[in-house]
Amino acid sequence: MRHRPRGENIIRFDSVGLRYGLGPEVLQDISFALPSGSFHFLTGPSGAGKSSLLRLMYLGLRPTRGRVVLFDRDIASTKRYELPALRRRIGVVFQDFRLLDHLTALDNVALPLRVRGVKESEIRKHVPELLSWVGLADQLGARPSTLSGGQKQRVAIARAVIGRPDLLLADEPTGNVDDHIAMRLMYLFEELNKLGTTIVVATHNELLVQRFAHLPRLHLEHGTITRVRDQGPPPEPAP
Ligand SMILES: Nc1ncnc2c1ncn2[C@@H]1O[C@H](COP(=O)(O)OP(=O)(O)OP(=O)(O)O)[C@@H](O)[C@H]1O
Repeated sequence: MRHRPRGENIIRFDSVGLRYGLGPEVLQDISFALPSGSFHFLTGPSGAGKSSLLRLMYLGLRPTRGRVVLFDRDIASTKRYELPALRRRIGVVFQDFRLLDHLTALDNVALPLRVRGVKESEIRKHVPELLSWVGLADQLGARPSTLSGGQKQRVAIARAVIGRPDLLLADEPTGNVDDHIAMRLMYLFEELNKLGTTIVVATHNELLVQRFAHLPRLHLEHGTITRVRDQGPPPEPAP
């Protein structure tokens, strides 16, 4: 984690296009920049290209045209061996969770910290704390195969945020949980954002977008950004 001064761009797309194999372009002429420390929703109907855009942002794919600049690095001229170091600065919540089945919930969440060489004493303190916060205090030793979809989703979120990444990309992170937990997870993202993490949350959930109407939004339709809505008024204080 090396948070940057707020306001500098953490990621920039210039006229980016993407096609899978020989298929049609699923993203066309995508241009935007996200300032460091910003928090955006990524919205749009099913099939509009939200997951594909996130894949480009976490370097899971290279664009077929245009330019992606991430952490001041032009991805086209970045060597393959340099990519893992950039990826380690990004937390990703995948739509299909991608938890490791042979590890417990606690060990899944601890993984990014262990890769970084964080002391076990720190891990034993912080990981249970975070898992309790997302409502999984009683599931620390559970394997993913024994958890519900919503519980797996929360483990995946905890794993993505535990290392306070520079950039957090979350694909439908509240798709499997009830309203109350969805709000709690959004508050967790807001706390992380206050600590400097730049966040993009892709969602279909219009209710969630309305409740957090103060957040700016990138809106995709048929592979093109049709609307960039700026920051709305600040939220009403909680009663
Ligand atoms: N691996 C792939 N190979 C070929 N085409 C793909 C692949 N992944 C996505 N697509 C196509 O790209 C387009 C955009 O899909 P994408 O999953 O990015 O949309 P989305 O907005 O995330 O949809 P949803 O909200 O349903 O997850 C769709 O037409 C889809 O069929």
